[in-house]
Amino acid sequence: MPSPIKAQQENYNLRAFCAQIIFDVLEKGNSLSPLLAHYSNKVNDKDRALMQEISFGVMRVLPELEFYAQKLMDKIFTGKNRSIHYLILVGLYQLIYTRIPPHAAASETVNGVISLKKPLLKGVVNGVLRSFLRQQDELKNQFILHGNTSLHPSWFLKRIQLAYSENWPEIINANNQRPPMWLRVNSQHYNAMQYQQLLNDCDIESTNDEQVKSALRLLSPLPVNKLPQFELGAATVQDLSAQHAAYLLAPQNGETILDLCAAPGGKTTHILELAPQAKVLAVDIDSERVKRIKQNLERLKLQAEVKVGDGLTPEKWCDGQKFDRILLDAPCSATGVIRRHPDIKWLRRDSDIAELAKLQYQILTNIWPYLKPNGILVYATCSILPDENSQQILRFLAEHHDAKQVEPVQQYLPTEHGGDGFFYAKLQKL
Ligand SMILES: C[S@@+](CC[C@H](N)C(=O)[O-])C[C@H]1O[C@@H](n2cnc3c(N)ncnc32)[C@H](O)[C@@H]1O
Repeated sequence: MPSPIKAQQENYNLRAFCAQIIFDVLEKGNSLSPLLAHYSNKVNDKDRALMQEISFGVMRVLPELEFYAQKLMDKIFTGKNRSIHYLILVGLYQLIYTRIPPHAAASETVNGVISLKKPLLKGVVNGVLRSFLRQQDELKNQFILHGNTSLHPSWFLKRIQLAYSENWPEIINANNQRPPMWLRVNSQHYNAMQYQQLLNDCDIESTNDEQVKSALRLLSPLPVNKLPQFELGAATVQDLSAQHAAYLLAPQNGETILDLCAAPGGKTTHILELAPQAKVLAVDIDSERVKRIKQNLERLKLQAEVKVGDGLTPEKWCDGQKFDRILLDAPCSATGVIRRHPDIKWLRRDSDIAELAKLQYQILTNIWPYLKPNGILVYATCSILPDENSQQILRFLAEHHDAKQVEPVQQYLPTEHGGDGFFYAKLQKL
């Protein structure tokens, strides 16, 4: 007999939750990851993984699912029935992209109308999903002929075709894949080879990277509590390209270092793993996310000063100090991490890019006076758009004669089994 708590917890319809999550992203403009974290507490472990798979998946292939819905329905649900439209997309996704037997996927989805309080629409949802099953070959061919296979918004396509006239199809392809899971091995505990051995002992397969010596890629992603010695701080989940930041900054013990826009602390903790005796100040504007910097420092048993602060107004939190090194991981369009956050494709607008570029440039300009002479500043974004990256650095160098570029800028692009899209520039104060 299940316990009353378990019975209560299991008294939900997972597909209805997914439809609600997708509604909240697409109709209310909320980000997917925090929504999933919120709904995670309402479901059991097995359903949590499926909820992620469906919600991320629908975001990844949204235009394809919308195409089929348009073909199969006389009139798309709007207004009060809009959540049922997303329930239909959830059903279609399962039929195309999961191994759930079609009859189970369809009937579970149809039952979702009850949880969404639209019982009268049960027949319509059932009809659309059954019609899809009958006509799927023809519909899939139509979708390919329709040419809408990039699964990206047109403003984004235009921008990357302009910036990467040759390799933009590879970027699109990488964005449409499920993201690989990369680990950063804590050099205070093990080198990558030693930790790989620990993973092997637990039957977890991984590969290393030629360039980034701390990085290991897991062949199949898995929950962190399955990783050996995770709670003891032996490893951290961090993308390959993100791991370049701390190496490029090259922190030294005894130095005063500012990590600006630091939450949740992925790079703060890497800086301290490389230089545990550095005096690090980690600052972020978002007080909720700042809590996560503290949690990450605690798990890895590292020490830093952590503050809530706005990069635009350093005079309010800097206490007059100057830094030997500054990492500015600027807020950006996140167009380099679309495969990890496919909702970005539908939440971002073309007009956001100019606004973000303005904010980035202003933060960079305002923090520059707080770098000591000869000090190093690393400017980083997880964007692949030149407006936020190389163009910012060109303008900054033209307008700041006490700044010099130390090495060529690096623009990493997302690749199928490799890292995310990231940009780095290393500047020195004269
Ligand atoms: C790309 S994330 C940082 C990731 C982090 N460096 C890491 O490695 O874990 C960008 C961060 O910038 C913060 N942010 C946005 N605007 C800011 C501002 N004006 N001042 C300070 N932080 C800001 C956001 O809250 C967000 O946490």
